[in-house]
Amino acid sequence: MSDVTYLKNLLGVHPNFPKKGVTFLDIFPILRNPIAFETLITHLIHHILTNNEIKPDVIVGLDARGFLLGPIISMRLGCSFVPIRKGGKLPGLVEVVKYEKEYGIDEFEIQSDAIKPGQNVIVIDDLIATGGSAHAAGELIKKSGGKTLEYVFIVGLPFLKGHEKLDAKSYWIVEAED
Ligand SMILES: O=P(O)(O)OC[C@H]1O[C@H](OP(=O)(O)OP(=O)(O)O)[C@H](O)[C@@H]1O
Ligand SMILES: Nc1ncnc2[nH]cnc12
Repeated sequence: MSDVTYLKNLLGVHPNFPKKGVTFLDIFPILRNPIAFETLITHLIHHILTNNEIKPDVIVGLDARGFLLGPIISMRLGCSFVPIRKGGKLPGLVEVVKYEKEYGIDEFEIQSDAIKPGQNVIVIDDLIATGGSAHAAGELIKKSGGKTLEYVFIVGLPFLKGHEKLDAKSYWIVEAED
């Protein structure tokens, strides 16, 4: 069985969560299984190293599930991990962006000195739906002077066309159907 089929079969599928009309795709069953988690991380590292000519300086993880993937990937690649958090949770000087996602409005922040001008960044998150979160992350990276090389996800919902909003290429392992 391919990595993609193996990981896809483990995703939790929850119709009408957190609200009617949204089918929530849950990555936690993958993380519960150490073989599956290892397969996931190895797949993502292999993808990043074979599809980007430049090695990233920074892995940016999005609050909250991007935090479960980003630090492991950054340690394996030998680069920095930087979190983008929901509003009001990061100390010190921050850059702020408001954004709209699949089920509501939110605010993202990054610490102003976390990315140095000219650094190459890869964004990691569990899932792209409308692309609102990833687009907002891209805006914060730009404000910080960084350059986004790629947006990387476990799950993509390409029928929502979220990837078309982004300022760099994107990749997801598993594609969800409409
Ligand atoms: O492409 P979008 O429409 O922006 O949706 C995708 C985002 O939504 C989810 O996070 P959520 O904001 O629900 O936060 P959580 O990780 O704290 O649950 C998911 O983890 C992505 O970050
Ligand atoms: N359908 C979905 N499943 C899991 N997380 C999400 N975040 C936004 N849309 C989602």
